[in-house]
Amino acid sequence: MDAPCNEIVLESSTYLEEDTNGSVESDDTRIVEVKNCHKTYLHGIEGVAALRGVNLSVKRGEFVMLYGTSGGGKSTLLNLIGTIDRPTKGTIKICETLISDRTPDSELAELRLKRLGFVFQTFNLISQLTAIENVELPLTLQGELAVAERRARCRQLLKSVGMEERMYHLPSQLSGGEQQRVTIARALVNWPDILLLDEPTGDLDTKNTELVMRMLVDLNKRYGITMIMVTHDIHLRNYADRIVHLRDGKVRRMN
Ligand SMILES: Nc1ncnc2c1ncn2[C@@H]1O[C@H](COP(=O)(O)OP(=O)(O)OP(=O)(O)O)[C@@H](O)[C@H]1O
Repeated sequence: MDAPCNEIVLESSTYLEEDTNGSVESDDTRIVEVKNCHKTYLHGIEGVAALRGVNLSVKRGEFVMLYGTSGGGKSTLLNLIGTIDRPTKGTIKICETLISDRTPDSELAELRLKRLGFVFQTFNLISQLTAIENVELPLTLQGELAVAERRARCRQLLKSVGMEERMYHLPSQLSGGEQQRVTIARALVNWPDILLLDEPTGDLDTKNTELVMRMLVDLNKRYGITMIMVTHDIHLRNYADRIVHLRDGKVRRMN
């Protein structure tokens, strides 16, 4: 049987320490600051205004959900925070780094590598590699850690998502929920400050959705990993500290 979520044993010196009550000592610093951001996509000579003056602050350790109607700008905002794209106008500060339309690619790549983790709806695991090899891949490509250290870290991460017993399985031998848990372990392999999740439960059934959400909340609360998650599913709202409603490229409501 899978390890229950409350047995997560992730350790990282870069994560906030738990206090004796098991809660995270969270400071009040804003880890994400989106200021008056606009994003216009060009379609031939026409522009599509995906974001129209969005402001959003996220505190370190917060779990924020971006929720709203289709086409409202949720993924666009997540991509800007993830430095996958740049704003057309406005600024974004991520972990004290200011991003504008002139920020060089190299600086964005460094941020993505060191500070951000990504999880998408589709699991995007490499089918020929086992679960642990998939988690290890980013570290293998960086080539900075010795093999034994890499293995130990990945094994620990897979344990933290309840996948230790299946770490030598190929993706095809895992359920959707298990594959998503491997994907989350892979996204955490560089100890990111912020985990960005775009509909991570979109392809999962109710049981696996609940399992993955409980696991994410546990990682968030124990280790202070800031989470920003896009969802269509209002039933997931209770897992977040805060819901940001986006519609027509604007923040309509926060609660
Ligand atoms: N690469 C792109 N090129 C052109 N238009 C785009 C691009 N990406 C998004 N858009 C447009 O920007 C608007 C916002 O899209 P976005 O994907 O951010 O919304 P969303 O809230 O995530 O929607 P959904 O819930 O359907 O995924 C939409 O009108 C969309 O068609």
